[in-house]
Amino acid sequence: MEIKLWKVHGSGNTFYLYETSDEQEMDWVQLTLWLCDEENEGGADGLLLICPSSQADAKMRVINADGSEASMCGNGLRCVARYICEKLEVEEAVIETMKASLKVRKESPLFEELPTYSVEISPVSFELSTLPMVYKGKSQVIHEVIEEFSPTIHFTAVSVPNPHLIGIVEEHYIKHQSHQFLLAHYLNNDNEYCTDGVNVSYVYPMAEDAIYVRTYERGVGFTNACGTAMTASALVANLNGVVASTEVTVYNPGGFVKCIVEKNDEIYNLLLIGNATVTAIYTAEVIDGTFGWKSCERTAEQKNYDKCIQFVKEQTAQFLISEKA
Ligand SMILES: N[C@@H](CCC[C@H](N)C(=O)O)C(=O)O
Repeated sequence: MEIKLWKVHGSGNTFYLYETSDEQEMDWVQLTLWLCDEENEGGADGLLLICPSSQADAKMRVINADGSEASMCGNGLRCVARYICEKLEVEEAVIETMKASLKVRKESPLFEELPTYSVEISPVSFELSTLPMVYKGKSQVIHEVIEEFSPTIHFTAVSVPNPHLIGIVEEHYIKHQSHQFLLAHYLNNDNEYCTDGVNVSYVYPMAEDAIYVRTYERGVGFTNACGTAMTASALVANLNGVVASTEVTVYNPGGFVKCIVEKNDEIYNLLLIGNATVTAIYTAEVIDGTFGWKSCERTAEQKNYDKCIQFVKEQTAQFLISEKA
């Protein structure tokens, strides 16, 4: 059997995207492990499955690189939004995800001609039980020092609805990633705080309306960017007064996005706006549960995206250049 896959990215968070009419068609975990192996065409951070939906235009499932399934994926949803909007020839659609059906929309380019989409990020909860996270019998952790994690960093735990632990940090923790790596690695293995693991982001305030975010993703490790993490970080930065604006530019190692953070009647309305880039169309062959490539057609889109990367490098050079340099 032959299958067609798109290789896509949002802010350099890279996925294979596959549409199936039958959710039981094959073993998705085995397919994901094969696709995400770095030795295989550079790998990817996960698989985005597009399945039929009885309540929306399509359903998105997200399989992390290690085979675990995530409830949401912001960067991936933008790529799914593009796929569905182009297929249905519409500018807006609704995509079912594990915990909510979310609105998506084509937007004008955020940078030069980059195909750009906005996606709703919901539901949002600060209740530790929703991550789940356990800490000293508390129900929430909002802008708090957790001595066991760091004597100085203030952390906030939030689900959107996948779990995030967000630390507001000084420049040193962005220049050097070892503290974040050790903490995230610990929290994504057997531990007493986050039994299902957690996405760990370090946020560096850049301006009244801009932050830099680096994320260690559950089920993957450090990625160029994590859409839900950037949106959750914009919310946390806004709530803690780290940024003054409700429209936040979020720079990351793979690009930048805009996040809109609003609250109406005690409900948070979060919007993530950014690129949805298709880098290649692949055909793979599946025979008795084993996989092999048949063909790959690269698009010209990455060339344009490289200009965006250059722009981000210029914006972040000041604090990203190593102290030793
Ligand atoms: N990169 C994604 C999030 C993917 C899921 C995450 N690793 C998890 O397990 O929660 C995004 O863009 O949101």
